[in-house]
Amino acid sequence: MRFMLRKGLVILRPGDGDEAEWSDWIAAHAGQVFKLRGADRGAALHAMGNEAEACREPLNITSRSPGELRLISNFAHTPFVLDGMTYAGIEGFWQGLKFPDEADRQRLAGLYGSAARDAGYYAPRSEELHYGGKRVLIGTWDHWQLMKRACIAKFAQHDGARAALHATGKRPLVHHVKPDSRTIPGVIMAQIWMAIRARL
Ligand SMILES: Nc1c(N[C@@H]2O[C@H](COP(=O)(O)O)[C@@H](O)[C@H]2O)[nH]c(=O)[nH]c1=O
Repeated sequence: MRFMLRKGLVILRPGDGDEAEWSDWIAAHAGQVFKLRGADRGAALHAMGNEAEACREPLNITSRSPGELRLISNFAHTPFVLDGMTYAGIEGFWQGLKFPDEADRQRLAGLYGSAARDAGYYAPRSEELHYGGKRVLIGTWDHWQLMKRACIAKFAQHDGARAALHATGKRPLVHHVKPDSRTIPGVIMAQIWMAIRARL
């Protein structure tokens, strides 16, 4: 094995007869980030894991996220039961809250994704809602706690969504959608997912 030092760079090359060891090592460490430890008498480069995980690259969770990540988003079809009502997904729960009538909430409970979001546009404008006999001001911490309860139920009951959330490891989650919600800003939504992940 041979190496050269340059500014900001360590160059490694296989030596004669090292080819097999070299290609095994390269394959095992592809895409990894290394941390330099040591000083005058020698140093070592320690593998810190793959770049996205080691650098804690944020993951944007939306209905357009790739693969299984989409299951984390509120638009996903992830049936769950909360307080005796069966919901097709979080969005049907969230938009249903905007309707005072039980029949409307039930109707929205059967919807998910953009169909649920669009159905919410027809809700009467109001500063408050009622859930479980309690009055809740829209866009407040109490309102967000309803979202959190629904998400706790979803991730407890939907194996695929829970696995997808768990698989995000320690990476920060963000929820960047345009325009951002006034009732539950993306930063609050992302905090809810990360708080649930911390307890998995
Ligand atoms: N626009 C969008 C999402 N926005 C969702 O809309 C909800 C907030 O609605 P509102 O209370 O009407 O402001 C909340 O559940 C948020 O996640 N979600 C996604 O996965 N993908 C999207 O493209």
